Amino acid sequence: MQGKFITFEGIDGAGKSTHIGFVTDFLAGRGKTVVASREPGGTPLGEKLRDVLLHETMHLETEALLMFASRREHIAQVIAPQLAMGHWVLSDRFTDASFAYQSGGRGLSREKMEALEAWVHPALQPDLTLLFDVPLEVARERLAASRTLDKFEREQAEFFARCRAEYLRRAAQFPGRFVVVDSTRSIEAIQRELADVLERLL
Ligand SMILES: Nc1ncnc2c1ncn2[C@@H]1O[C@H](COP(=O)(O)OP(=O)(O)O)[C@@H](O)[C@H]1O
Ligand SMILES: Cc1cn([C@H]2C[C@H](O)[C@@H](COP(=O)(O)OP(=O)(O)O)O2)c(=O)[nH]c1=O
Repeated sequence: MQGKFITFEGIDGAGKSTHIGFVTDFLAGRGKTVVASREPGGTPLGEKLRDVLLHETMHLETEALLMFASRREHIAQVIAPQLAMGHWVLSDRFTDASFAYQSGGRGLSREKMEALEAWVHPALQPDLTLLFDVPLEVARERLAASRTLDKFEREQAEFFARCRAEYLRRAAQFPGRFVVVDSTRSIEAIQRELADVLERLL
């Protein structure tokens, strides 16, 4: 039996990484084999690309192409084979992040993004996308308190406003797979909602 593919999305500081561990444990407790991974990254080559993407300045289209190069490798090495084995795959970001950041944030046309998506994964979409949604100020405060910022995290507030708007537009476009999680609440309240959502997917 094919496993399920769950993606975690949201602007930086929204709380994605915080909840991946909870979802992993919840599903493992229900007897699933779970693989948690991330983009850009998730494979040895993808992690090298991540390092370049998070620290080097480059042309917008180079950035988009490298995101999809990392994704192509991730699908080939991890996502597709793990799903085929019946395992559940959790990814901290996937193609919705490219729409949010490279199209919404930086302005690459949606047509180009759709062409890359159709090339790299014509038949694969997440079974569930959890969009952790918070106002920018909340995300900024959480980030400032938690870590040294990378290239994306140092962007201006307007950049993240455009990313967030594109995420919400995608959620409205694909209501069947998106769940928008109000991430201003406590971690415990969010995890109670996540448990309900996951129960329905099992
Ligand atoms: N619901 C929440 N309430 C308060 N703090 C939170 C909440 N969710 C996450 N945080 C904190 O905010 C910071 C950023 O969270 P993180 O999960 O790393 O975000 P992301 O992976 O989306 O960038 C961390 O210090 C985390 O502990
Ligand atoms: C997958 C992906 C990520 N990104 C960006 C968003 C994030 O700022 C950055 C790294 O993502 P992330 O792993 O969420 O960073 P962190 O571990 O610091 O929370 O890459 C894109 O711009 N496009 C993409 O397609």
